[in-house]
Amino acid sequence: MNRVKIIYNPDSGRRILQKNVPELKEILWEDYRIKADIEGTQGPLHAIEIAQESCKQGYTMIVAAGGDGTVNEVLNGMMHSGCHQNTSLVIYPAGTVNDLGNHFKISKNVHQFAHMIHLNRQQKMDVGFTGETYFLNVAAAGLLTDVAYKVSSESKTALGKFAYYLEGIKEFPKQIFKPIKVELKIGTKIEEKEIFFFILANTSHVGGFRHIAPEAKINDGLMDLLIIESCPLKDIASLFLLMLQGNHINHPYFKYYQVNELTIGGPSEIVVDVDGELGASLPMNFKVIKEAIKIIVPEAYFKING
Ligand SMILES: Nc1ncnc2c1ncn2[C@@H]1O[C@H](COP(=O)(O)OP(=O)(O)OP(=O)(O)O)[C@@H](O)[C@H]1O
Repeated sequence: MNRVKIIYNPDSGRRILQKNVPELKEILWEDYRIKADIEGTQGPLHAIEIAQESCKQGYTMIVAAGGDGTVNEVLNGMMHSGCHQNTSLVIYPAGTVNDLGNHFKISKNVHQFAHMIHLNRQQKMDVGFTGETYFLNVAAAGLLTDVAYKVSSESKTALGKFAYYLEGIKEFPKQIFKPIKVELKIGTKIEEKEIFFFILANTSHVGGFRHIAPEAKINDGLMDLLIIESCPLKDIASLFLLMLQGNHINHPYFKYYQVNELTIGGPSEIVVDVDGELGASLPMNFKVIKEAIKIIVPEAYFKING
């Protein structure tokens, strides 16, 4: 018998969770006789604590309801407490940019979501690890991630994803003249490069773009590293467009690698975004832990990939 814990961020996205979460609990019980307990977060990092506690209490599924930041905190609570072997992670996408929810095509409709929990289709997924932090989808730094943080939380809520792009276009002229000098260590190979950004991705969906890492597979033990090298200002807009369409990886200014471990050295003022939240600064080392967590996925995704 599954016991479900729903951890939700009442502040995330358009605040729909305050209505949806109690409804979800009721549907789970009324339609499937699945008992769920609810706990809202009180601030940053609280979801880590709740997830750790929920692991100790023996819940078989933990629902992370919020944006990718909340999913990351729940993941960290589960990984640090070691319960990821027995407990599945369920993502209820309710943030501004729900890359993971979009990747798995998880429904926000509470009835469909409850049905997904009931079906209990489990998909193993690789987990990234850097310093003391685990991540599920992405670690990135440079132009694109700067863009995300310049969007105030208010405009994120009002404009959703489009605020990211709008802000991005405004930022291009200033940012463009600041390539970052990095040293990449992949296996035994060391390369020095001047880059505008790097993205280390577990799925193809990053920052609202659907095809950033088109070759990424969630359970191959690898993450896909995309780099845009320093290039002339006039080329940036067309590169951005190629990336939106997913036609970028063979372009000469892009470099694309698949790695199971990566070290990036560079200026210490470069802060790396991990699953959409600010993480540590360079230098950083990343490792991939193959199939470290079980995600509950929709039937349609499971049929194709499971
Ligand atoms: N009760 C709370 N009040 C304010 N902030 C919170 C609360 N609970 C969690 N947070 C923090 O809010 C941040 C963003 O959360 P989350 O990712 O869920 O939503 P979002 O920003 O709307 O979505 P996205 O990350 O997709 O843009 C996280 O860093 C999280 O720690």
